[in-house]
Amino acid sequence: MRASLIQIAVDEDEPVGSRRRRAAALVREQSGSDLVVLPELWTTGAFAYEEFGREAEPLDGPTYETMAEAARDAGVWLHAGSIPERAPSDSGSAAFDSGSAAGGGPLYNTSLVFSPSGELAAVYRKIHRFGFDQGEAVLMSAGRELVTVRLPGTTLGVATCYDLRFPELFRGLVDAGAETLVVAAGWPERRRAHWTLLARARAVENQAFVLACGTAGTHAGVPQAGHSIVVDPWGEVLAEAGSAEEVLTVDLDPAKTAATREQFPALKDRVLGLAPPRRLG
Ligand SMILES: O=C(O)CCC(=O)C(=O)O
Repeated sequence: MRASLIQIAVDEDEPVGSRRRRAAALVREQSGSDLVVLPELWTTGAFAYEEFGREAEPLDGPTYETMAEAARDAGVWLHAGSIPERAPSDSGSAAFDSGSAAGGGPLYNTSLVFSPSGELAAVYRKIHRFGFDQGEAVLMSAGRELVTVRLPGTTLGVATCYDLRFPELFRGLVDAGAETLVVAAGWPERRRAHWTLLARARAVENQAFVLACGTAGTHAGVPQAGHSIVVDPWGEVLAEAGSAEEVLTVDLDPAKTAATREQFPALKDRVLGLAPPRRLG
């Protein structure tokens, strides 16, 4: 399986429409890959909080249309990264935390996955919002649903940026059948060491490939880490990008996940339902 991670530069001096066209062209250039991945919030930038509301789109807005077409033209599975999604105001289902943002329905940090025929294969709304008491954590609502996508040869588990810090989410994806974990991110340079370490940790503990695609460039004064990375189920780094815009292409054998789990069956040794610590005295 050939995977291409498009580490696109998100700089605020480039208009969103231009970046969207550029991203589509980059996807088309990956014809011959099986899976193409874009990063988190690459239309606005993950830290350009003021742009979230301004550039928010309905699920089937301009990014959806552009990316569906690009996936079809290239004949690839496309994880199109995430968009600031403006959901309909009546979208209070079990899949959503219906906390609302100003100016219409709630905003979500929403990833879209397309099949090679351009059909929408999955929608993932980021569960762990970043920012503590500001930024995304305040402006966006949280998804509530784990998402996996069946591809020929492997099952993807989908996660977004800050999710990488929460191992229980990834274990949930593994329990749902994930063998390849895809993380779309806009990770800042100042915590690059965590990015690399956590990508490897999620691969080792879940005995799964990790394909983590970040952004390059600087927006809202936050230099981005780049360093998109592909890690195999044994924790070996198969490929790592530099800091600038780059397409990271890697050939991987999806059968390695099952082989690693068979040869070193640590996942089978999980002990669930432990009793809480007893209070003495
Ligand atoms: O966890 C981190 O250090 C970065 C997370 C982040 O930037 C995000 O989720 O947008």
